Amino acid sequence: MTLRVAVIGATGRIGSEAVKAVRAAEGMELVAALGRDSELGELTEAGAQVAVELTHPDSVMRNLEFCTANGIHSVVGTTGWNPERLELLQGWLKAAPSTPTGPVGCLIAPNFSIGAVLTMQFAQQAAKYFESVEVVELHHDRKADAPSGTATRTAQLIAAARDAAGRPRQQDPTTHELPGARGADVDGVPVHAVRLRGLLAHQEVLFGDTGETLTIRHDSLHHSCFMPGILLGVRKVVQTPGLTFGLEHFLDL
Ligand SMILES: NC(=O)C1=CN([C@@H]2O[C@H](COP(=O)(O)OP(=O)(O)OC[C@H]3O[C@@H](n4cnc5c(N)ncnc54)[C@H](OP(=O)(O)O)[C@@H]3O)[C@@H](O)[C@H]2O)C=CC1
Ligand SMILES: O=C(O)C1=N[C@H](C(=O)O)C[C@H](O)C1
Repeated sequence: MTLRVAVIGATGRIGSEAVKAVRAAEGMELVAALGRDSELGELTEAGAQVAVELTHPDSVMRNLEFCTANGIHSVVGTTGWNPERLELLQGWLKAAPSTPTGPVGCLIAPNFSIGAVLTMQFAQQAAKYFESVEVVELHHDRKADAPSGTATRTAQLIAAARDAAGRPRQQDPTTHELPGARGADVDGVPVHAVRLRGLLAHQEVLFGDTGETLTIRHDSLHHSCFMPGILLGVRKVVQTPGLTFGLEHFLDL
């Protein structure tokens, strides 16, 4: 069966790449490509089954409310997620009408690239062995949110792994600082955000303990690295009811 796919945010950096990827993908047809001035009604008029949402934290909720209410599955790369937003989305998904392939599914992927997903997995694995851990994310100079969705998720996963291992939160001896110098505190893990023209998306997870450090680094060098993850998400989401948070759930890791 050919999947009827729409891209919301089609003129953006990742959205324009997604348009090309969906057009070229076997078993998919690009039926709509929405920009900022498009009407969401184009999705239903085009008979979209799956919407790939790649816009902005300010517009993602409105777009997802429309998709779920109209029985359209979604694959979401847009960032800016917090518990309140996720709860709202869960409510919409529960109330959503069923689709010909079953209940509506939504995948939110903080990062679609395999290297970034593996970075998160490796960081979780290392978390319980090191006293200190900090995350540094580096992005292009047009990014709206900080810290990045990937860095936030990485820090949350590290903190959960440390908690599960019974490791206490790390101590910070800083008593004198300029605000922000120690980064954002995500569940006890400091996260630092760099914005620099010329970069795309990069992350280092730094672990330290007596006499050694471990650095896990990932670099996204082109938006094409996110496309296999998006296409996998489109194929899997139609068979996966409700909310899935993280591409790792669709991978055989
Ligand atoms: N999960 C992942 O792997 C990845 C996630 N991202 C995330 O995707 C999002 C987009 O990133 P990026 O492409 O760099 O950003 P861009 O600003 O390049 O693209 C966003 C696009 O969405 C458009 N837009 C904004 N609001 C709406 C709306 N309501 N309806 C339709 N289109 C809209 C913008 O239009 P206009 O230009 O007119 O403002 C723009 O074309 C960010 O949240 C980013 O963090 C990015 C890369 C990978
Ligand atoms: O804005 C970006 O570019 C990216 N956003 C996502 C994030 O916030 O983690 C994914 C990737 O880092 C690129």
